[in-house]
Amino acid sequence: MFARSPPLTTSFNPNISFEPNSPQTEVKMKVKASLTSEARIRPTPSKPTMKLLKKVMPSSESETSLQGWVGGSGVVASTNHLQEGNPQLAPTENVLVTVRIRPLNETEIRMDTDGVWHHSPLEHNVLKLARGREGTRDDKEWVFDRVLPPNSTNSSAYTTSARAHVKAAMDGFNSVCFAYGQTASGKTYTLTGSPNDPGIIPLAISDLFSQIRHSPDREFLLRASYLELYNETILDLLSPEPRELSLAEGKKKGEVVINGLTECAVRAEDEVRRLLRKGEERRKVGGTDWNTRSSRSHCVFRTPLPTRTPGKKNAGTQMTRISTLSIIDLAGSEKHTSSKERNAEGKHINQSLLTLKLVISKLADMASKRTVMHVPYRDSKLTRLLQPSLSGDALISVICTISPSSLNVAESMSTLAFAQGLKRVVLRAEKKELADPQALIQQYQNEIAELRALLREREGQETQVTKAEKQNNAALEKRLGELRSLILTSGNVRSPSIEQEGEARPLSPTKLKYPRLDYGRSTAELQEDLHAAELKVTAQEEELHRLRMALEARPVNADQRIVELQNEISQLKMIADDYERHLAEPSRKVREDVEREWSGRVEKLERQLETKAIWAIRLDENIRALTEENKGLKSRCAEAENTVALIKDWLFSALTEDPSIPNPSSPHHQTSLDETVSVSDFGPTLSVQNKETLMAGGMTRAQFSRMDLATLSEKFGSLTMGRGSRKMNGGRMLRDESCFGFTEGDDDIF
Ligand SMILES: Nc1ncnc2c1ncn2[C@@H]1O[C@H](COP(=O)(O)OP(=O)(O)OP(=O)(O)O)[C@@H](O)[C@H]1O
Repeated sequence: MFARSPPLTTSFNPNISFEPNSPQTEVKMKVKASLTSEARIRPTPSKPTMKLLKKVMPSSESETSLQGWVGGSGVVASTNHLQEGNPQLAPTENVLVTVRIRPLNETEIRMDTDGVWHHSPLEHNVLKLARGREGTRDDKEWVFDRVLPPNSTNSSAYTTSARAHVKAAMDGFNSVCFAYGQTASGKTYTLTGSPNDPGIIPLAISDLFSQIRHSPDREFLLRASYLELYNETILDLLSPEPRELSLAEGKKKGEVVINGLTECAVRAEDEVRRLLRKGEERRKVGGTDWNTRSSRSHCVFRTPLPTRTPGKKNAGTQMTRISTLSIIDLAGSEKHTSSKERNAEGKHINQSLLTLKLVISKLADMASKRTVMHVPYRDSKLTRLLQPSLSGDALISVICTISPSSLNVAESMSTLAFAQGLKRVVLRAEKKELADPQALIQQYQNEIAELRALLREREGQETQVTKAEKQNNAALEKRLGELRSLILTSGNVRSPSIEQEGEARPLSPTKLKYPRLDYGRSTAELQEDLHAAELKVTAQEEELHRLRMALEARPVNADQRIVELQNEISQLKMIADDYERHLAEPSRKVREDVEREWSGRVEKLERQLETKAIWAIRLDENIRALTEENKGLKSRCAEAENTVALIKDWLFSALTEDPSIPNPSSPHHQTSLDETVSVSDFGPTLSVQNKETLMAGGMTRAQFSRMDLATLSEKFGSLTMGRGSRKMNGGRMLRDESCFGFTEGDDDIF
């Protein structure tokens, strides 16, 4: 059990006051130059501290039997993934908003309801209704920083939504992570988790200690507090007796102090887990119509994290970073339930959540309109508690959980609307590092130095040491050891792996048979141990089963293995054949498509080919006809030439033998030259030679005209070869190519 130590005030140093101290932080609002004058008078951010009126010291004896996280199940929250990257947040930030959809639960599956939300893995920050009616509000795309689908793990929720804030808290920024959503939507599951899937709180604690282990140049002082807000009453979950706490105005404007809150110093992860378990046992839960273990209160887990780098001073005083990490599990908004008590609780829950919504909406309006408005922080204890953070003094991350079911669409929409309002709030958190002699870590260091000096001084004294002085020295040393263990460094923080190694060390048979019994442990703790042991047994049984299966699956002998491999090969062949068949299928289809497309063109081409063949036949006919005609012409030509020769002969003999025709060589002939026949008188069909011969004969026009041309005609037939003589064949010739049926551009089809 976690034991509480006596108050810090010791008899050795009465000058040091151990009055509960609140870290003296100086918070300045950064006002952008572009802001209006109204915006410049933005309310001064409050000091984020919660005053400790009652200090609880950590156990002087560190418990040696360390359990794993969540019920000591041995499942230690893995921090391996936490080493990846180095998350950083800018000092001026918007609220980081993550939406997580939980899986359908049994009731929803039984009622056959569908998951209504659509989230594409490609757009990891967009969410919309799968069947939203177009043009309506249902069709809206909701955009956040990240949307986590139903199969997401708590580890991814932590990495997405809280890790950067834990790191920022270590670096001196107040950081707040809270879960908001309808009842039974998975807030507690996300923050607390299960043995196999630790939630954000255990992962944050692991991460805190992991970061301390990796910060060799810094010292830390970790404390933890746990409170719940139930029916507008604040209850301390870590005080020995249930105790109601009150809120008070701090010294600075906006500062809120929780009077009497227990803060326990912690030195190891398992100490924090034990405190959390203790708080969870006390937390008000109850069965409702929707959740068998519904949180009936808002719960706040806080770890103030003063840290310093030894030697980093300002005006001679050591600098200390003072910040707080708060993780808040809000009760879920809910409808009227069948239980009277639950209804009374529900009224308070809904009232405080309504005020939170109102506050967020005002802050969002103030950010967008750059003006100052009244923010109703005081209308509920929840908003008063959150006032220092919401008014801009902290970096905030909110994880909004929704149900996937169609039964809860309206509530989910309301959660998403709240989440969007949060995105509009502007934060201006500042790193809190100051030279504060009153910082608790500084006080501890001072006390360590004084105790060391005192012990050295006593060692140097050679006087005889009395029994009382010996006892006093032992107390001094014990106190020194205690204080040293509270200042956490990379050197003195235990690593979970070392703890596990310790657990793995073989125990002696006696120890195994009779494990150490701790009668001081609560029933709940013992039940958790039992549950963890059962889980271990189940895991080992599963492992055994797996190994057996693997053993059975091993090849019995080489021959059998060969047969198996042959079977495998033939199966693979069948698959390959099948595959080829399937491959052939698409090519057949492609061929059919191509054939369909080309068949029309092929038909057209065939028609054109037919026409061309007809044309070729006609051409042949033409050629034959022309050749015939040519032959006829040639024979007629020869005939005509014969006729001309006959005429020539006849004319010559007629002219030379008839005495009435004058001889051209006689002198009479010379006298009648103007009556001589001209060449043109003989018409075109007589050759020039024959015409000249005729003229040479000296025949006069008068003589020639007297000739009996009729007789001539009768004797030699017609000498005329008219122009129309070609018509006979020309009429039959095919000259017009259009009769082939071709048109311009048809050439390309070949
Ligand atoms: N992501 C998840 N994966 C598996 N189970 C989940 C998940 N989220 C929630 N559940 C289961 O749904 C049930 C309700 O979850 P939980 O108690 O965390 O809801 P809640 O929002 O905290 O409800 P309430 O406001 O009433 O306290 C629990 O049985 C829890 O185990």
